[in-house]
Amino acid sequence: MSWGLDNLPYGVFSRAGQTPRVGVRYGDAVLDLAAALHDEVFTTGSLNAFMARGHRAWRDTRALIVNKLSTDRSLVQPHLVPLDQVTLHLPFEVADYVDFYCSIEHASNLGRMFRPDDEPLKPNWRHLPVGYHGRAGTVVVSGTPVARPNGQLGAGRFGPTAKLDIEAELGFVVGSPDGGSFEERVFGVTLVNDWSARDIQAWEYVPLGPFLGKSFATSISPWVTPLEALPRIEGRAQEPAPLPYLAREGDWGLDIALEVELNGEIVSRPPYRNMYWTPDQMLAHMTVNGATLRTGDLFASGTISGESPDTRGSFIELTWNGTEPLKLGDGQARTFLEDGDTVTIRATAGDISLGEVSGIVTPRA
Ligand SMILES: O=C(O)/C=C/C(=O)CC(=O)CC(=O)O
Ligand SMILES: [Ca+2]
Ligand SMILES: [Mg+2]
Repeated sequence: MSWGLDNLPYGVFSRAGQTPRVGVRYGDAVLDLAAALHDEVFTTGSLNAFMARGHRAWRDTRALIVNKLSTDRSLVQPHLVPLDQVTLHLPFEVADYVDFYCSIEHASNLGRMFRPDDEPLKPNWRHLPVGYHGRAGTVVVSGTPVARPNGQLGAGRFGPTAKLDIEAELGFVVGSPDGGSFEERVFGVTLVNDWSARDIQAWEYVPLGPFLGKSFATSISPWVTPLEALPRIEGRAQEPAPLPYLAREGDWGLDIALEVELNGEIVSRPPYRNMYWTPDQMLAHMTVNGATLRTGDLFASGTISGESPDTRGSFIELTWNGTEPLKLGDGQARTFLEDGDTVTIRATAGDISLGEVSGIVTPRA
């Protein structure tokens, strides 16, 4: 069962006329944690206060919830609210937002398109997980419409982007700044769509990196899946061996299968297992200079692309910068996104569903 006792992702929900509070998804319902566990921390409308308690509290609370759902079922039954009676909200207050670039396939594809006269991978790529700081304040929950951004499209050219794109990613949520290990600091995983305006990006990014081409919106799923729920696999081989601070204790990756749907049709199936840099390495890298963490920091993996064309996690790759339009089932073709398009990214890890992140493109008002 995708939403059973081995999953139990956290989110923030409200019933009509009530203020948002924290819950856990179980089946087609949300368990109202403030009511079921008699704990004020779940009445705050964000996961941050609970996450700040630290990893022992996360583990104990999860065990308590499993226990209540499996043994005290009649006691918690009144606190299971059917999903169709709730609105789901942004699950946590995003502190800082960092976006990495950990897929070697994605980085190579983008290099070929943006820098055709260079080697596809820059010399630093195999030595560190390349990343940038994005805009935390424009991270929105799944279902929020995304307005087509305006911007500079080249010298003297201004207007709505003609190359609106998605990036299918996983996001890691920092629960507690304390502790040394990944498991002590990272609370869970969410799905990310890092919307990108490729014409704005290509013109502005030299030499400081992504700016307005990505800062207008980043969508995340309403559920944060606890790290504990996700099965691990061995990380991908790395050549050359990374520096000691990036050497991986118990080297691990995640076997998560994503799918990208455009207007109801699956257009890609990106595999997270292919990612080159691991979540552990992203966290080690972003703190190696002494930068501190805060509860609610979100760091994303970067676009997830596999080797074959039908596993690429962005339309710029799927259509090779618009030169090879995708043919859709309804006879239409698509390069970049059009107004009215809906993109939904879903993911599963074996039987565990990570839910979906969805958004419709609206015209710039
Ligand atoms: O190669 C580039 O210049 C740009 C790459 C991206 O747009 C990717 C980015 O935001 C990071 C990622 O999602 O992998
Ligand atoms: Ca990105
Ligand atoms: Mg973005």
